[in-house]
Amino acid sequence: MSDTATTDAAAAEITGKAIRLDNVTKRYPGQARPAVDGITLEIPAGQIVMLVGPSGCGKTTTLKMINRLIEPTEGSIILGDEDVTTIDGDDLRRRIGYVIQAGGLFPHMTVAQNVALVPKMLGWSKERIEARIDELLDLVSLDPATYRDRYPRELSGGQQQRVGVARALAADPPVLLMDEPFGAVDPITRQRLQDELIRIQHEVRKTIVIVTHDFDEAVKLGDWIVVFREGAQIVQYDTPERILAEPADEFVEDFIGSGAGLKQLSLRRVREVELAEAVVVRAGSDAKDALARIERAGHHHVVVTDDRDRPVAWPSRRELGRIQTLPTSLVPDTPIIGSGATLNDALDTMLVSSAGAALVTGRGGAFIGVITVETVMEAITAARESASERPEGAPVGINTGTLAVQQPAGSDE
Ligand SMILES: Nc1ncnc2c1ncn2[C@@H]1O[C@H](COP(=O)(O)OP(=O)(O)OP(=O)(O)O)[C@@H](O)[C@H]1O
Repeated sequence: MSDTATTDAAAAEITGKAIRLDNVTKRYPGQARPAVDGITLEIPAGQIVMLVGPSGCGKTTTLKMINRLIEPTEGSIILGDEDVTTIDGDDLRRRIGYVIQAGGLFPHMTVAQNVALVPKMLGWSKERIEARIDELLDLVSLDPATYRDRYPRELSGGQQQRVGVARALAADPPVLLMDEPFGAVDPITRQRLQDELIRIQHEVRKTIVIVTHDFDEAVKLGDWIVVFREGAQIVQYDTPERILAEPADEFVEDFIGSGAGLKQLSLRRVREVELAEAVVVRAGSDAKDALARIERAGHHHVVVTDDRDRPVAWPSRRELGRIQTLPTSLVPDTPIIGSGATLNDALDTMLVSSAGAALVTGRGGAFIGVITVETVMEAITAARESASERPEGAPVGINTGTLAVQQPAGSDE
């Protein structure tokens, strides 16, 4: 995951607006049961809400009712404090960015033309549009000079998806709707695009609603996750931490799949836990001196760093006894992990190290402390404990329709 993802969390201003679905129902003609059954759902401004659930449960229908690509049969949609249920649908869609699988780009238009679509419709000046195209391509990590004039067929799947995101953000809409946005790319590109979205969201702070089949993606991206069953019945609407620690019922448990503990680890980062101190010595210095220092400190290992404070080795007392001079270049298999990595990655790194711990690096790869297996275990316990209470002011998600057979978790009523 990108290192920048969790920095400056509070820095950017929220530009998203809250969305509220109020008692919304969708009945398709000829269908006995409603596809969406009396849903009331609050989507907080500036946050990412993931819609998950089995195929056909009504995720896409719920999403598309927000920009009225699908008209609700009953109920209303409130954007900010405006009821948008009856305004012109095309108008509404210009105010809501929409990203679909594979980007949904127009094949006969260049990247620039695709991105410029909505600003053009809104009558922006040529200069403003041109500047915006460059700004957005930069934002999604595509060099404007290289990509502006390319056609979608000249781009990889991941690049097309990036342009899709740039296009959706073009007119700076408060809301972004994404339908399986990363469904059509390979797993590595998918991971990269997810990281990119997290980074972009830290800059733009939109309200983003994403439909996904992939529960791990929901955990990674979501501030909140809605777990649906058929008829868009909300089974649980909670933070990823809470869904993993306190699944509402067996249905949610099945959905989470195996390894809930490991998934919890992927929610926390190395920089968020307390690191242990270490004795640090310079590369190339005397091994016996280093041994004496760690013996005095009661430590069993010494961290050897280069002249830029980057760790190169982590010898034990026994290893120090066998050498004269400390290594000067990186010793293979030294367990090193960046502070932006997840605890899951840290654990992976530790498991291959005989020390059951890893050296943590910060800016410029400089050594900042040691993470141990115990710290990781404590972090899991703490996360479980803090997830046992539903956070105050959590958004509401309930169904009041005819299919509602049980009191959903998270209901206020
Ligand atoms: N245009 C339509 N006409 C009739 N029925 C429809 C229409 N679109 C969807 N449905 C039905 O409504 C229900 C919900 O569909 P929807 O596409 O919202 O589910 P989904 O959760 O997004 O599914 P998937 O994950 O497979 O995309 C399904 O039973 C589907 O068959």
